[in-house]
Amino acid sequence: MSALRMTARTTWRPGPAARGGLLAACFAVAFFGPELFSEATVRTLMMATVMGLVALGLNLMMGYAGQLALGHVFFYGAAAYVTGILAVEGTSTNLFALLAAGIAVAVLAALVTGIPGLRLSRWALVITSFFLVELMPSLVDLWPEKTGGLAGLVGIPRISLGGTPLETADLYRVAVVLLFLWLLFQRAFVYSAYGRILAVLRHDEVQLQAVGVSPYRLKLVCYLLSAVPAALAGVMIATLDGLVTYEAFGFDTVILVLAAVILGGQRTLYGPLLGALILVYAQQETLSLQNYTLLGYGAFLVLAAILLPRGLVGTAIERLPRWRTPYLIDAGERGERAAAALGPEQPAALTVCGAAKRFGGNQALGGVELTAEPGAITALIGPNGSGKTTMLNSVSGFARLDEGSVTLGTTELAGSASAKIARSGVGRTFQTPSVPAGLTVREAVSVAAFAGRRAGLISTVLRLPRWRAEERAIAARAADVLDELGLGAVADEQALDLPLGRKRLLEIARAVAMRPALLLLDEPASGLSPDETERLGHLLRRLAGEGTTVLLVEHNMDLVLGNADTVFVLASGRMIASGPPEQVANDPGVLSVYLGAETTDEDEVIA
Ligand SMILES: Nc1ncnc2c1ncn2[C@@H]1O[C@H](COP(=O)(O)OP(=O)(O)OP(=O)(O)O)[C@@H](O)[C@H]1O
Repeated sequence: MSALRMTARTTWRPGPAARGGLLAACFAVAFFGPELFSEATVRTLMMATVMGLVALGLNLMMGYAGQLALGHVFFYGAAAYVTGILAVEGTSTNLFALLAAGIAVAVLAALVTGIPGLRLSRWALVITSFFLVELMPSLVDLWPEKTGGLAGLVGIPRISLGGTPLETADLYRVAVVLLFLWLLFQRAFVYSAYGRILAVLRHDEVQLQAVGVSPYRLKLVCYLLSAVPAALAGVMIATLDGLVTYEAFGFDTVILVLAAVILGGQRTLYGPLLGALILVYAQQETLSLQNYTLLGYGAFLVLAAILLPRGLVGTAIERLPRWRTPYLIDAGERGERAAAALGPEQPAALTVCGAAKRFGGNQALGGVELTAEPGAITALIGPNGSGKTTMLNSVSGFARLDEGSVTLGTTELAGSASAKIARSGVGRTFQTPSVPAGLTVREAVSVAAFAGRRAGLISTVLRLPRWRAEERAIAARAADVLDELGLGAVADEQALDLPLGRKRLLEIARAVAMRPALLLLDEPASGLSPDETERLGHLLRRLAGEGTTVLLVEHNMDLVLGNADTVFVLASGRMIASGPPEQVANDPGVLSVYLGAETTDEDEVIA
């Protein structure tokens, strides 16, 4: 009996019902706040709700997308001013109309600042968003007849619902409902294919492009979405006291929101809310020390960052890993699920003509010709520095050719962006494997399917059947590739914890899970055990059998000579030989240039 209880205790993991129940309980307590708490407490809760919404927006951008942006307080202010102006001028006090107007203005401001800010550099967004906050008083002062100028906009009537102006308690309840609706949206968003791909964005933009996703577009989508909760907060705050002043949207608020995210825990769903609650409560309790507010928030920010780098909620989740929400639907046991197809939907040949690439005075590629056929493994070998990686980079768009063309089937690839090339059916691995933090092996492989998914944002957050079917298909494909490479047993371990050789296998699995028409592998066997190398050879043969065009750059001659159908040999950027493995292995030019200058004994060289 006690053994049974022990098992139950050690394996219990909170399912969706337990998580949902906890969230519903928190919602109920917050919603019935006016019945449960004093008026002053409800006001504190209202302010925490509003600041929590802004902090949730900041966390989506800073925590989940990994981009520091300070503009959310401006979006919050812009929505508040628009709400105030529309209400004062009598255009509308209707809740839904004001929410629509507030969101539209905030998203427009995010679009106008996000496009240049995200296009330029990492710091450009910080600067443009910082500039926005700085701009607020000047903007307000430009139209004093509408905004009330620096004195503030006063006499704003209450928001109405069904024609009835909302009492303070009801306004608070509406804010709580909006907060929970946003939380449900954000939870569905971050625990989905979007969350997995954001982990890659935070980690390495090159990897993101390699799976066909444009970092710029992904960041812009996040920035626009992150403006929405800030706008909800702005609409709610505008009519609470019937007053809007630019001072409420200055640097004190920026620091408060930033501190709330850091203290509560970046990249946690509920952390920013907890941080906002603590800081707003502390602020209300120390009103007499108002002059020191900024100093206080700053101190909180520094202390939290040093003592609790993962924040309160982040630290708690670290200690209770079973509460970590999984990203992926289970694919089922191997015996139960149908074998996933790994080959491409449309096989295509690779043709490289006259490829030339120069780095300063160094001619890395000098007019190279190469073809790789579907259903075959083509190897590209050559001594160090002969131009093999440059060739793979040129095909996959990570390097731009000076001259020449690269076609896959009938599609010209040269000159296109790497993410677009990946979407055209080119999967690749890199010499140095790089795996994102925070994802399991299975999840890290499944990011391969992001660019090709058909379920959009709405299907994803509403968990519609189309999304469910796609997630199952992704999970099945990931599981199949992992089994092929002998990683099935570690599928649920953290990808970052794998040893180097297995990280390389993971990267191969991810590229294969894209079902690319052309698979480019850059020294995939380096660091693998003989057993793992054999499995890799087996997988490559299976892929070729299913119609994939495999281009393999490799120094491991067992893998090359044992599996390749055709071998191309590069030396100093020029193709010096090509043909079946046994012909290339006996080519005297290859033996002297590549395989070992003075010896011509083939057996010795191959050994
Ligand atoms: N980004 C770059 N900037 C300058 N030179 C480069 C760059 N990338 C490659 N090169 C040079 O181009 C030549 C070809 O390099 P490349 O990495 O393609 O060779 P490789 O055959 O892949 O070598 P290895 O087997 O060591 O990986 C080398 O002389 C290298 O120094």
